[in-house]
Amino acid sequence: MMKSMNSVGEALTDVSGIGERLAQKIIDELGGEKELLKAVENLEIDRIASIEGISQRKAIEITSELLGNPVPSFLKTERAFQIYQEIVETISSYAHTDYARNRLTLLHPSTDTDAMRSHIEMVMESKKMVSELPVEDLRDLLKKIKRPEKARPPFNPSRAILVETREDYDHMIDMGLNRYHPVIMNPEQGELDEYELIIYVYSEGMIDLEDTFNTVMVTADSERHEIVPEDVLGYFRENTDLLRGALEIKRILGMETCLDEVLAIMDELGSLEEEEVDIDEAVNSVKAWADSELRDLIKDIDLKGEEVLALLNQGMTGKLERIFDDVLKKACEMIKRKTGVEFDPFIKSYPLKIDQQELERVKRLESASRNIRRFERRVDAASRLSELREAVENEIRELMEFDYRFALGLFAHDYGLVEPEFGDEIILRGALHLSLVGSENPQRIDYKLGNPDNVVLLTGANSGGKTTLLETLAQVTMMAQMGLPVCALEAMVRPVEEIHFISKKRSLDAGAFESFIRTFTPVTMSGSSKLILLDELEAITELDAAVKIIATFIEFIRESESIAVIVTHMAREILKYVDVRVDGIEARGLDENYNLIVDRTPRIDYLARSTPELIIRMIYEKSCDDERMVYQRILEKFQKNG
Ligand SMILES: Nc1ncnc2c1ncn2[C@@H]1O[C@H](COP(=O)(O)OP(=O)(O)OP(=O)(O)O)[C@@H](O)[C@H]1O
Repeated sequence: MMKSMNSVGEALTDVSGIGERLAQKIIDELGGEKELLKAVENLEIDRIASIEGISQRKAIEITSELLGNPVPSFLKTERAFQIYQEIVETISSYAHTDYARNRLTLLHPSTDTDAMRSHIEMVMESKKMVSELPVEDLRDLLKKIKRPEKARPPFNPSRAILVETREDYDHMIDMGLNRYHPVIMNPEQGELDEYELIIYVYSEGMIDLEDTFNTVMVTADSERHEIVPEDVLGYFRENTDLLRGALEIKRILGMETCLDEVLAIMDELGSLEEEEVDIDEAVNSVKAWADSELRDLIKDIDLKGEEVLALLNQGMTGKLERIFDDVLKKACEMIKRKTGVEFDPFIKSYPLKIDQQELERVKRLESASRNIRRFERRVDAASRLSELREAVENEIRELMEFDYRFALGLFAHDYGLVEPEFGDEIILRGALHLSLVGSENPQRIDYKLGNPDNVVLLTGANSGGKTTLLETLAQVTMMAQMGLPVCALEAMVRPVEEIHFISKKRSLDAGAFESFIRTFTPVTMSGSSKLILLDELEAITELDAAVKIIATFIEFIRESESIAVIVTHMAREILKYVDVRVDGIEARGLDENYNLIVDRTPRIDYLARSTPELIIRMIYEKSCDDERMVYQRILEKFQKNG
């Protein structure tokens, strides 16, 4: 539900980091509250993010807030947010329209299990749907789907809107019709003749237009497209390609549509557009034909003595008269055939003369009536099209919505996602990190935690896949809570209220230790349920101290509703302080290509060695001679110590 208008400013200030001044700036820059709400409804996140001081992330928060679906404070650390963003970016790459892309960026983890379930169901249906559709054809077509362009035809001064009263005049201005044609109230003598078409908007019929032949009459209560049909027609013309593409998609999907009707109206209008006939050219070419015909016929006349006398006395003899009449009759028929107009522009003489006045009169009359016919046809088409405009816009929107589901379906299909169950533990069978899907040798992982062990230490081989497993756990939990199926063969997810991922890659500059301890300590205490993923926390300070800190954190987390996985190479030391489950990923050696042989699925209740010597051996085998010496020395030391 959209927030009501007067609470827009207030709602904006609910977004963290946005004070009243910034809220006002956002409203002003977008052209008012109404425009802002429209941008939000159309998910124009980039437009909001283009405001100075508003990041993309903030724009997403603003959009979600104003849509009544605020971004929950769920992703608590930078790394958790990055993992979330990677998921969204992966799905977004499947979107073809800006709308779908933006809707995907609004997907957030939530704690509303019903909402998650129904969204997951929709994605699973979409996954099935895409397997039955001609995907490549649809992809090409969907790329061209966008919001229809608004078209504003240019000012056309060759037509005028004529009104009788000040009231009607104001009404035309209110409708903005003066942007298309001049609006005239008290025309001066002869002024109206200058226009090729007068659109006479009458209420009383006070103006006498008997002498003007270039006028169409429309009543004052007409709709705008009955006065200026170009507005509606321009819109449909501008978007013809879009509509043709949309129709093709609709046909593929077997969806009902009014687009074929729209396109038929436009094609019909195009086919009825009359070609401008060149009356001058028609008259001149017929004159040339008639002159040569007359010359040939007169040459052959055989005059008797008295006929010559009559010719001298009366001007023309009966025979000659007949020849002229015959040729001129044929000439007029030819002109009618060429121009569609019945008229005789010739003065009998040899060669024929053209009655210029008559020709001008006919030309003006003809062009006026053609303009009127064209106007009427356009109004007729515009009336039919304007009734369909809303339906067309809904259909385009519907296709953008379809693109959202299509993108999710393609994503679920390509990544082989499955519907997760929700429960009080995390149980994964055949889980895979998204970035490993399609890689050379991905190993699917089985893992289980949460009940009874809500805290475990994860130990094991360097490069064994511990960090990858933590990220997989984060991905699965986030995706399920975003209402997405997950990357596994089977999965149970325990919904949480917050995800904390402390990456070993975090910066450890001055003060980092203190600030980390201060911010992380409250996280370990009970309260909201969390998924806590810690990657080699021991790097925060000297090892001995780190062990004591980690052990204490574990004691507190164990008592809470949270689940924690802590990657560490110090498990043995930690166990001296606290009793906690330890799992291990073990490397069993190097294969013939000196790659690590490792079972990426952790062994439960198993403390695995880090086996850094295997990594050193691997590098030794794969490196060049100079450096080999160094690795050789290291390996010798390992061998000495056993
Ligand atoms: N399940 C898997 N299938 C295939 N490759 C994997 C899997 N898990 C991890 N890898 C690959 O193994 C390499 C090491 O993974 P990762 O960084 O997660 O190991 P790690 O145990 O955290 O290492 P370290 O302790 O040295 O930091 C990465 O290149 C990763 O892509």
